[in-house]
Amino acid sequence: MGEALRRRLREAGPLGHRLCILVSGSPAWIQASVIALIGALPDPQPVWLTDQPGKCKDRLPLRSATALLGQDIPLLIYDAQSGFDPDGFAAASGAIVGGGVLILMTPPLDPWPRLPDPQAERIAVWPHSAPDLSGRFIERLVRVLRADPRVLHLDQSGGALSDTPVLARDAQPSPTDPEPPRPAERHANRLTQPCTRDQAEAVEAVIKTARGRAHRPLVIKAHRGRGKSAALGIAAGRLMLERDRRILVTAPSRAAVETVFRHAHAVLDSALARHGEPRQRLAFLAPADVASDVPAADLLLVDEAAGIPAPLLETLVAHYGRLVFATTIHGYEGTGRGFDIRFRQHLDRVAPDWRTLELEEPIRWGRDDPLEDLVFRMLLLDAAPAPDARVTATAPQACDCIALDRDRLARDEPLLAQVFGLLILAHYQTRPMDLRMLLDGPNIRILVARHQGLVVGALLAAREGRFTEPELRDAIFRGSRRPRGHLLPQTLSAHAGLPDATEHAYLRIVRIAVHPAAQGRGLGRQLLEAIQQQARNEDMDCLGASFGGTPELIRFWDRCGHRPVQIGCSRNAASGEHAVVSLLGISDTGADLVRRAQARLESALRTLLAGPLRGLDPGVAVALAIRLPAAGQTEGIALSQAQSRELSAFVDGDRSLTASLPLLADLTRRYLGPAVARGELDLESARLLLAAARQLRPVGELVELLQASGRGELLKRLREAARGLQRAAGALDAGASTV
Ligand SMILES: CC(=O)SCCNC(=O)CCNC(=O)[C@H](O)C(C)(C)COP(=O)(O)OP(=O)(O)OC[C@H]1O[C@@H](n2cnc3c(N)ncnc32)[C@H](O)[C@@H]1OP(=O)(O)O
Repeated sequence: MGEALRRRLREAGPLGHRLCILVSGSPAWIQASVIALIGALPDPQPVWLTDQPGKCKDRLPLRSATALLGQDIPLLIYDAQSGFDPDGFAAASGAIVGGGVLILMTPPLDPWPRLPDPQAERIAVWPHSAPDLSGRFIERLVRVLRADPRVLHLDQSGGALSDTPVLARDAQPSPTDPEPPRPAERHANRLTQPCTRDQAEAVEAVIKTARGRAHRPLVIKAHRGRGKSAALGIAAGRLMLERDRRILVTAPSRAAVETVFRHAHAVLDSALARHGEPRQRLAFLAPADVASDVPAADLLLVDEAAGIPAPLLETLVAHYGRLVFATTIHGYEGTGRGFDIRFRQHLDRVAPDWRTLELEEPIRWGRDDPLEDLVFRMLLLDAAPAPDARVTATAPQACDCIALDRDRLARDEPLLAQVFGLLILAHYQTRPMDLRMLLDGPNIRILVARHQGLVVGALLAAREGRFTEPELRDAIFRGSRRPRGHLLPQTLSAHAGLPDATEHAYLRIVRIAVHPAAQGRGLGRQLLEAIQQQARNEDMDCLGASFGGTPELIRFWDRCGHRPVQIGCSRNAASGEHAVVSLLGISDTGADLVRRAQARLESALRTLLAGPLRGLDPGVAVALAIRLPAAGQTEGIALSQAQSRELSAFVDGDRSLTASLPLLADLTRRYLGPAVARGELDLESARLLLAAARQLRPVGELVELLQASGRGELLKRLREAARGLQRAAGALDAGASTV
C-alpha cells in the first residue's frame, strides 16, 4: 500500500476521521487503481455507487444513494464518471463511519470531458438535454477538491499532483507492516443506548418534556451525524415502556423518521415483557395531516423541522402541549436557518419558556472530521447570506439590481455563498441540487440586488414555453406529455384549459428572496421590476411564478402586478399549502392570456370551493377571490328585487341560513372583492362568508373557525357580514344604473 495512504489512515483512525481519496484518469486506469486500493484498505467491503455497473451485480445505481442514509459504511466508492447527484452524494457521504474512506472516481480533471449527465436530468429544461458533467458546478467542485490538502489524489498523469501514493504490485502491505486502524468500532448497544454525552442529554430532555408541564417546547439542533433522530427514538421507546403514552411523530417525509422508529422499536424489543402493544402507540403522520386532523397525543415529535414551513410548525405549537422539534442546522434536507429566524420569534411570543439543546459531538465520526468539512464546502451546505447586522447598518432603501454572469458567480466564492445562502432562506427545502441548477440550469437568469457590496436580494428565473410543434402542443394540453421545466405553459394548458398557453413565451420566477433584515422596503418589488424589464427586452409574453399559496404571498405578488390564475387542488404533504400560479402580462397577447386565465379560475372556483378545495384555508380563498375580476362588475348584473328582499330577510334574522345559502353564494361571488376593497367587509367576515356560502362548511366547523361561543354568535356574525355585502351591492348597483 502507498506510504502516503498508510500514513493518512494511521493518522485518521484514532481520531475517528474519514479520508477522501480522489482517483482520476481514464476508465480502465481508475478501475484498476480502485481495485488495488480496495485490496489495500483494512476493510475491503465497499458500497459502490455507479451507473456503469459493468458485470458486477453488487454495485448500486447512483439514484439509490439517499437510501444509504442511516447505514454504517466503512468504504464508499462514488463513481462520478457516470454522473453526479449532489443530494445523493451528501446523503451517502453521511453514511461513512469514522475511520472510513470515500473513494471518488472521476475522469481526467484537465479538462473533465463533456459527457452527458443523467443525474442532472431534474434540472434540465426541455428541449435542452441535461447539463453535462463539465459544467460550472463540476468545475467548482474540482477546485474545492484540489484546494483541500487533506484529499489524497491519485491521478493518472502523476507527478504534477502532490502526494501521489504508489499502487504498484510490489507496494502491497508486507506481513511486517503494522495494520492501519480499522474504522471506529460502534457502540454495541447503540440502538437502545445513547452514544455520546450530548445524545444522552437529548434523550433525558425529551423524556423531561413528556413528563413535565405542558407548553414548554424543546428544540434540539444538530449538524448531521450527531444522532438527534436516534435520541428521539430512544426517548420515545423509554417513554412508552414507562407508561401507556401515545406518541406522534411527524417529519417532511416518512423516510426521514425511519431512524426514530428503528431506535424506539429496539428499545421496546429489548424489554421483552412489553413487546407488541406499545408499538401501536407510536405513529407517523405527515405534518399537514397533523395540523388539520389534530389527533390526540401525549407527545408530538417533529423531526427534520427545518424541512417544514414555519406557518405549519406554528399550527402544531397551537394544538399540542408537549412538543419536541429536532432540526438539522445545515444539511441536504433543508436548512435550519429559516427555521431559526422565523420560528424562534414565534416561540418567544407563544411559549417563552421553550428550551433548546445543541448536539455538538458527532457520533458517527470524530470532531473536526475532514470529510464533513469537505462535503460542506463542495455543496455549500452552510452557505449564509450577509450578516443581519451589516445589512441593517447599511439600511438599503434602493439598490442596484444587476444580472449576474454565472461564469463569474461560479468563480467568486463569497458572492456565490451569499446568493445561495439567500435562496436557502427563501425556501425551506433548498437542496444541494439547487446549487447545481443555479450554476448550470439551462435558460436560467439570475438577478441580484446589491448594496455596498452586500447581496440583499436575489431572483432566479427560467425561460419557458413557445412550443411550435402542433402535436406537442396538443399532447401537453391533453396532459400526455409533460416536458421537464415549462411549469407555466403546462399548467395553463393542461389544468386551466387554455390550449394556446403553450405558444406563449414566459419568464418564470423560480425563486425570489430578500434578506430578512431588508424586507418590506420595496426591494422585492424592485427585483420584479428589473426582471420585468428584462422580459420585455427578450420579447416575452408573460412573467409568472408558482408558490405555496399563503394570503401574504398572494398579496405580495398581487401588489407587484401579478394576478392569481390557478390553484392546485392537492396540498403539499410537508407544507399543507396549495400551489398558486400568478401571472403578469408583458405583451398584448400575454395580457389577454392573463385575463382569460383569471376568468377561468373564477369560473372553476364556483365548483372547486365546495368540492376539492373545501378544506382550503378560507383566508387563502378570500385572498384569491378578492383579486379576481368581480362578476358583479364584469357582467353588470344588479341585484334583482327578489334577491334584495331575500337578503334583507336574512340580515334582519327573518330567514334561515340554510335557505339563504344559494343567495349568499351568488352575492359572495359577485360582491366580495368590491366589498373588501370599499371597506364594507373586513377580511375576517369575508373568510366567514366564503367558508359558509362557497365552501359549504358545516356549522360546527364554522363555529370553530370563528372561535365563536356557539351557533348564536356565528349567525350574528354572518348576518353582519351579509349586511356588508348588501351595502357594497347597493353602492355598486346604484353606480351601474347611473352610467
Ligand atoms: C416563487 C417564489 O420564490 S415564492 C417565495 C417568495 N419568497 C419568500 O417567501 C422568501 C421570504 N420572503 C422574502 O424574501 C420577501 O419577503 C419577499 C420576496 C416575499 C418580498 O420582498 P420585500 O422586499 O419584503 O417586498 P416589498 O417591500 O418589495 O413589497 C412589495 C409589496 O408587497 C407587499 N408585501 C411584501 N411582503 C408581504 C407580506 N409578507 N404580506 C403581505 N404583503 C406583503 C408589500 O406591502 C408591498 O406592497 P405595497 O407597496 O402596496 O405596500
